[in-house]
Formats: sequence, structure tokens, C-alpha cells
Amino acid sequence: MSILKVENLKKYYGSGESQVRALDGVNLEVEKGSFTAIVGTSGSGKSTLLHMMGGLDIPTSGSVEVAGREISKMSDDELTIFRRRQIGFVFQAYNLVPILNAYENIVLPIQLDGSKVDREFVMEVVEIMGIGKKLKNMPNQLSGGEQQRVAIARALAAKPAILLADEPTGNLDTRTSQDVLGLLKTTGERFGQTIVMITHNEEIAQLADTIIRIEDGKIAESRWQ
Ligand SMILES: Nc1ncnc2c1ncn2[C@@H]1O[C@H](COP(=O)(O)OP(=O)(O)OP(=O)(O)O)[C@@H](O)[C@H]1O
Repeated sequence: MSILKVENLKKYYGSGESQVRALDGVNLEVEKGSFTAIVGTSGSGKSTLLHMMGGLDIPTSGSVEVAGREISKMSDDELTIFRRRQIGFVFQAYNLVPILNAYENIVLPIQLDGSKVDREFVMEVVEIMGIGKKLKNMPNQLSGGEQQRVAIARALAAKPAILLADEPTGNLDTRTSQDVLGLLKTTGERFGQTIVMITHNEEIAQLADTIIRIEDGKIAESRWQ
């Protein structure tokens, strides 16, 4: 079953001579529970695609369907709620709230949504991510790798339909990146979580089930492995 469907997606910036076709007719489907890596050179359109998939930006044309809902047809308010409940984001910058400890950061989005925290589930995620002993630490008392594991746990804790990650380990050294992504993959498999991740790093992309290569705003290759 596909959880994400992108059809003839286009995103053009500017007009005339200076127009940039950041996405120029992208079609793709992501299976529920799969792990997809999006690779491509700088400026090929990876971040633009991820932003469109997450409803963070509006396409010029085409459609994006997440969990059976067409997100480009939603009102701003609907989209805000949908995004909060169904889409988890992990960015290169961890974006942890500095005055909250690790646990408080992890459950914050659930609380902001007025939902009940499934503590057992959160603790299971936390254990797999190896941060069980760090939950009382403030972000500045955590290493970069630990902060990113907290950020991933925060994204997973809300049980999103899909987790979108943009260069999640861009700030970490190779060894730590491999560890963090290994954990992300394990958690994904354990909970049947769908993950779409952008990476520059070909080695890291090898962890995924599917690798999609973007060139000049188009899909140049889809590889299942
Ligand atoms: N807000 C914007 N206004 C104008 N052009 C933009 C904007 N955002 C992105 N672009 C252009 O769209 C193209 C695709 O950018 P995008 O950020 O998606 O690439 P990317 O593959 O993620 O690159 P990188 O790996 O360097 O992050 C680039 O040519 C970029 O300059």
C-alpha cells in the first residue's frame, strides 16, 4: 500500500529568464513501512521535493497525497493540523527547545496537539534510540549525535504516517551518522514507520530499501535494493 503519492509535481521559482525549475514533473510512490533515500547533487531539487511532500511549501502544479489525503487541497488550518499529526520532520539542525530537557522535548509536539502521551511507546522509542539515560539532560548537556537521536525520537513519538528527514546527520561525523541512521532504520522497522530521507552521502543511502536519484528537478533513477 502506498502511503505517499506524488503526481507530476512541479515547482518553479521566479519567471522569465531567471526562472528555476526546481521540480519539473516528479512522479513517485512510497510504500507504507519502507525506507527511501533521495540522493542527488546540490541544487537538484531534493529539499524542494521534501518540503512539498511535507506540505511546508506549495507546488506550482501537481499533487501530493499523504495517507490518502491530497495535501495541496487543504486549507492552511487543515494542513497545520494534518502536518502535526501525520508528518514527522527531522532536519539537520536539531531544533530542540533549550529550556526543556530531552524527555520534555520529545513529548512537546504531542502535548501541543492536546493529545495524550503514550508513555510506553515513547519509552520504547527512547530505549531503541539509546537515550534512556539522558532524558533529564538539557539539550546543551547532550552530544550532537544524542541531540539528533532526541530529535528523531520526538518525530517518531507522535506516530506520524510518514517521517521526512532532510540531511539528518549532516552535522555529525561519519561514524556517528552511521550509528544514528542505523537506529533510525531499526526503529522504522520495529514500528512499521515509513521514512523518506535526503542524503548527500552514498554510503548512508545504502541503508535504504529504495534510492531515488534526482537530477535537475526530475527523477533520474529509482533503485530498489
Ligand atoms: N526560495 C527559492 N527561491 C528561488 N530559488 C530557489 C528557492 N529554493 C530553492 N531554489 C532553487 O531551486 C533549486 C533546487 O533547490 P533545492 O534546495 O531543492 O536543492 P537540493 O537538491 O536540496 O540542494 P542541496 O543539496 O544543496 O541542499 C536550486 O536551483 C535552488 O537555487
